[in-house]
Amino acid sequence: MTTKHRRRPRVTGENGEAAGPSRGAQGGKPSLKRSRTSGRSWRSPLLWGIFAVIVAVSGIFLFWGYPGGEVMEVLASQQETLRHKFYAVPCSQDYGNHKQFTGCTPLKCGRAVTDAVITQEEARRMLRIAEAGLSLGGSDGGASILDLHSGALSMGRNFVNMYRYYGEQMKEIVTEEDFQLYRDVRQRIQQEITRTFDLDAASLYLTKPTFFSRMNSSEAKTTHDEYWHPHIDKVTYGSFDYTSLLYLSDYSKDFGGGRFIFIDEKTNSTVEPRLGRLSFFTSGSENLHRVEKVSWGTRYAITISFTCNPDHSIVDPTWT
Ligand SMILES: O=C(O)CCC(=O)C(=O)O
Ligand SMILES: [Fe+2]
Repeated sequence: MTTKHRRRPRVTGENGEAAGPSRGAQGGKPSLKRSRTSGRSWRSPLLWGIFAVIVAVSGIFLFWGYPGGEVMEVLASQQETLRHKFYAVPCSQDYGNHKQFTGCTPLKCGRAVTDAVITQEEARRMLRIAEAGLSLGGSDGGASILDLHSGALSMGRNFVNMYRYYGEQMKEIVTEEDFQLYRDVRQRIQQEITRTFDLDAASLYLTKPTFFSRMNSSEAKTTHDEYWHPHIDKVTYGSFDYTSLLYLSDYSKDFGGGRFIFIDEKTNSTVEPRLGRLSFFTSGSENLHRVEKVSWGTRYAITISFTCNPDHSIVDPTWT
């Protein structure tokens, strides 16, 4: 609490003038009448009750944050290094509307965040791939993607196939070692998901799209730039059962805004991006989420997702 709150309340008179010992109309002796009244209100239990409620509510908002009118809990702060944080949520009915795969279709749902699966050095190398690839194109608006599998690269208001557009030149931008790194990272993420959700390792497959993303505060030019809408990955991408996000830059150092937000009934919870931070979750409506608008700087991440349906599986990208 600041000293401001401790200051004696200023009681004002009917016309808004500060109340204090008032003087008679003729400038005679000061009358104590008004000051006695203010003394009584100062000691009033009702006023103290209201004051206590205001202080308590401000405390709650200070603790949870109060951006944009939402009550926020921090699931993973940028400053902390997390080994493995898991937050269970009841599974939605969504999985029942799809074909079931034993050993894979989520029976246990939730969200996990860990800084211990991908090293900072690996994340830095992944960031270099993203920066180099995206430097060849980029959206006119605030969100650009680069998909190593399909070759999709944001370009102005559209996408191009960078492998076709740049041909052999691409081999200087994305090397075989980069693809090797991507495979290692993807494998380790997949193992972590398998372990966390008790899955049969052979029944979980990589699926599309997987993409690097670059977000900034530029004004959106097309709907592809509007990355901030609440959504359910299983609905948006169809094949996803488990979504993973690997962050390649740091919240509040490299960019402002841009926090990942799980939207729940009563409170929302945020994951603050951090270089090398892995966040993964079941992709159904139990994990409705959005990304805050980036207010300054540039935010990089990669989305790598998995499916239980072998018909939707894809293989790792490679030059060979
Ligand atoms: O970049 C993020 O934090 C999340 C992006 C996202 O929600 C998505 O790609 O579906
Ligand atoms: Fe998403």
